[in-house]
Amino acid sequence: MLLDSLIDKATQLNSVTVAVAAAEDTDVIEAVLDAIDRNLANFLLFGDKEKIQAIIDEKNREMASNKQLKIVHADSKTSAAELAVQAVSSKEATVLMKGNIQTNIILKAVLNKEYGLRTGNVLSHVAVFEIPGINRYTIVTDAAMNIDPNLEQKAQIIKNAVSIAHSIGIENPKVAPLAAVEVVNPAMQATIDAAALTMMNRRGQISGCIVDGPLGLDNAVSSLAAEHKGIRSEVAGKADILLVPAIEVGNVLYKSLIYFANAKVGAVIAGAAAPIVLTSRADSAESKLYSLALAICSVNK
Ligand SMILES: CCCC(=O)SCCNC(=O)CCNC(=O)[C@H](O)C(C)(C)COP(=O)(O)OP(=O)(O)OC[C@H]1O[C@@H](n2cnc3c(N)ncnc32)[C@H](O)[C@@H]1OP(=O)(O)O
Repeated sequence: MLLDSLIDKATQLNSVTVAVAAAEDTDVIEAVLDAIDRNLANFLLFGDKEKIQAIIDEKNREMASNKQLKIVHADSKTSAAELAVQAVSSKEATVLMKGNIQTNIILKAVLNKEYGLRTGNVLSHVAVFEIPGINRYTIVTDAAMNIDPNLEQKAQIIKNAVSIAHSIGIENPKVAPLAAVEVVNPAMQATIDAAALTMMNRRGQISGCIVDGPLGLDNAVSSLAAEHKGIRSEVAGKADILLVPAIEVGNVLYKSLIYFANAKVGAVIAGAAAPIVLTSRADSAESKLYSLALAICSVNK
């Protein structure tokens, strides 16, 4: 219900234009048509025009009006990524969306120095989960962009996630920098960074949230586990944002939540000149729609 309410919220906000890179994918088109039906957005679809049109026809749907949906042919996926990014940097579109394309290809276009969407900040992936049995959002960052972030990058990754949390109504999110243990171990860089991030938050270098770590995943999300270990923390057991130490941890956590826990997700890249809808190609049409809603909320915040 949490992510459905995000769609309701986005429906009440200003409609945006979304540029989709490599739109030739059934789930992408389903999410696009659903978003049009709900008046969430208009779309510029870049990619293989014949394939895109065939998928729309297959869905037995009337072609949406020209204003709502336009297809622009691109000879390759790389070219589709470049054209979609250029549409956003030239302000023809307000949101970029990853279609049937590898993550690193679209991100390279996003980071292009001439036409990309750089801002001087670190760009990072923010995934907002609705997990069965947990009646609040759980945000995981960064599962998809920053491979092995250093302390400075982790601080910026937290700031990006906090900004997304604010845009969906979490006013003072609790941030848990995760590690394998909840004490500082000089042999584990993640614990040292977590302690430094906690102090950066206390000294006002990271604001708008409460950071406390290192925390193990169990102590971060379960009060019982935290109590059992005698951890006294404002974040333990109640974390809204889980900062992972490296991409593999985040990516496996992201996919575990979906495949083992039946969680639903919406995800974007934050910190760029425009929000970027970035889900796994295997993620459902529903998750692509949630991601669009999340991007629209973050544009209108
Ligand atoms: C969770 C669901 C979805 C998935 O499963 S996604 C699958 C996993 N994800 C991936 O495969 C993508 C992982 N990341 C990457 O491949 C790379 O880091 C990425 C983003 C493509 C960048 O690669 P390269 O272009 O080789 O980057 P590079 O390190 O040589 O840097 C080139 C210039 O870009 C800049 N850059 C790289 N990452 C950045 C960031 N996060 N924020 C801001 N700027 C960034 C970097 O500083 C460099 O700038 P400059 O040229 O020195 O001015």
